[in-house]
Amino acid sequence: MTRIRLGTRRSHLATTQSGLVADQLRALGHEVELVEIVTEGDTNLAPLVSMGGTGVFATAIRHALLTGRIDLAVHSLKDLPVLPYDGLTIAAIPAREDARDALVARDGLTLGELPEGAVIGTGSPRREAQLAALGLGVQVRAIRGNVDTRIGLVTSGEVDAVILARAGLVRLGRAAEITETLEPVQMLPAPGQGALALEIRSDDAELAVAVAALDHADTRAAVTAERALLCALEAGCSAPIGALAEVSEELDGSLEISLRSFVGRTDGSFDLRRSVTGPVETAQQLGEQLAQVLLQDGARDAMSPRPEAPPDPAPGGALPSTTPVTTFVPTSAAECES
Ligand SMILES: NCc1[nH]cc(CCC(=O)O)c1CC(=O)O
Repeated sequence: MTRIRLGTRRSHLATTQSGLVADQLRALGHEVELVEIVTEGDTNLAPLVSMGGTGVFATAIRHALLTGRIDLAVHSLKDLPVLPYDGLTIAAIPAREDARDALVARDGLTLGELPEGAVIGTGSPRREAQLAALGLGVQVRAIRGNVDTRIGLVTSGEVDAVILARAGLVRLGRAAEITETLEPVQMLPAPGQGALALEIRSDDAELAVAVAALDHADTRAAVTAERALLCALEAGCSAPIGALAEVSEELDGSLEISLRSFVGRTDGSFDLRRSVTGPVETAQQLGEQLAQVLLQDGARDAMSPRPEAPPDPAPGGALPSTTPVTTFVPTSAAECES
């Protein structure tokens, strides 16, 4: 039996996810105490991309881990920067919840039933770019806030629909409000979506053993491939990148992993889908390999902002000679939010 102080953000989703893990650890005979930690991402409602950091949800929790205020953190893996954090270890990745995105629309509508010009609320460039690629003629409105707030915008009629991670809705017991679960051929989820990461201090050997019981090998392999892709693209979590890896058993009993990906522009002017398949043991390499394919086929350009419209040349004047600097928010994968 280990005594565990589990740190959690105070949002409904975070406390629910932490509570689920706490219950699983208690069922294994451990004593778990929940400790609430306030993070910048919870108190600041500015768009995440503007919050200078990113990783905003994880940083305060990680600080509490390192200083010994808590022993364990439960993160949504898709919100966790891809680079390792000095002194901390992801000790377990439990079995993934449904990774797909879900539509919550007025009047029970599906994506294809929304009329042209319908307004869909999302703050995710990944969702916006894939909606644009589908060519439905819908509009995107930038929104933020917790699940309650977002669904509330549909209820109040401010938007026609919102797109959320199905996993979050399922964990919160709100799956009944989903009007359509989006198939990955239409909408690839964020790398790591639906998976949790259990993080501890690297020198906490006793807790490493205790939480290892919750690790799920197939999920770990899948998110390894997805995050290797994200890392190799050197994209921030605010980049319009979707990825989903799935493990399946071959006829000869061996495990295979298939990784699908999307990169596109939010204005719909460019979109790219590529996929790769290989043995589960090569998850990391498959992610890196697929990133190279994407980059070769134009992903670099898609991840940089469009050049601003050049000013009208003065009559008889020279064409503008400057090329705008191209950086899509964070190119350091260490500082990402998805
Ligand atoms: N970015 C916020 C966030 N982080 C994790 C989830 C959902 C749960 C999960 O993906 O495991 C959500 C909400 C959403 O995207 O709808």
